[in-house]
Amino acid sequence: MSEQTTLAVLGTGAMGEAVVAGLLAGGWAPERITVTARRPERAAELVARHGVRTAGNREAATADVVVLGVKPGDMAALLAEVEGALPATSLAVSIAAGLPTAFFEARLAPGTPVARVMPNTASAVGEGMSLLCAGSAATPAHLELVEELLAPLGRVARLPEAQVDAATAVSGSGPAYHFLVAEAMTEAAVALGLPRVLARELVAQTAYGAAALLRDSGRTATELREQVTSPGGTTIAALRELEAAGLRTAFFAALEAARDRGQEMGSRYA
Ligand SMILES: NC(=O)C1=CN([C@@H]2O[C@H](COP(=O)(O)OP(=O)(O)OC[C@H]3O[C@@H](n4cnc5c(N)ncnc54)[C@H](O)[C@@H]3O)[C@@H](O)[C@H]2O)C=CC1
Ligand SMILES: O=C(O)[C@@H]1CCC=N1
Repeated sequence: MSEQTTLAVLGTGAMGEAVVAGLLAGGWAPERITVTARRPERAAELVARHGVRTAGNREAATADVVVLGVKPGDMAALLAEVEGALPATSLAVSIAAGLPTAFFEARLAPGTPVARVMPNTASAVGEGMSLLCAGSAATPAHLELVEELLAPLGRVARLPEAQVDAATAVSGSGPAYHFLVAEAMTEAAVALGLPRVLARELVAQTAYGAAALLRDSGRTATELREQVTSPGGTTIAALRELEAAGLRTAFFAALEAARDRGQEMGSRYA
């Protein structure tokens, strides 16, 4: 990737903006980034917040790297709109859940390289987890370019396309599970009589510390949990309740539902 490489995000919502924020924090010049939005007020907000350029979809589609950031159900209409405008030499990067690379290859100019990326919202603070797989026209050099592009957003894992829907259930949707747990812990702390502001701080810093241990200590989640759990102590009393409430089996069912929903979107919008 050269210093002149340009990038556009077509359909810059929550995830597209997280990608833009991550790139800017990683040193991308805002002039190299163009965003598009359906509503002019949204485009103006993005320009004001990030200093990036804005354009219509067809003009933006001429960038070297074109990130397709709309919802899966809006993707076919977007691709129809940019038909003929997105050069076959550009690299198309989809971040849409469920849609296979073949979906894009069927709608873009023949030979257009396609990468399928599944980021998550922590990309906005450089701590994202992105999944990456390639379409049939993408070369190893294209994949290296996408990895380079994604580096400021956090970590990247390459995987076969057949695993993307399952992995999306883990890392793409995953932040939401952690936020749900954080919400529940905060409410439970308030129920114990703690002030809400204190409860939020305790929950956030505890999550941050646990995540740092989990990622960086070299120990497994099981080892780390056991370290906290004194025999006959306070933690095991809480864990017993969570197990009785079916937390573990709820996760089996939840991830299966997310994986299945991705597959369903892939076939519904195909
Ligand atoms: N939100 C998340 O945590 C993640 C989302 N994704 C994927 O990212 C994509 C976007 O998701 P979100 O950002 O959450 O949705 P969003 O609704 O916040 O963003 C989509 C944006 O695209 C705009 N849009 C729709 N059609 C357009 C068009 N023709 N031209 C210009 N703009 C258009 C919408 O107005 C909206 O602002 C989805 O495909 C989703 O599967 C992927 C990973 C994580
Ligand atoms: O909920 C969704 O469909 C998107 C994909 C992964 C996270 N959010």
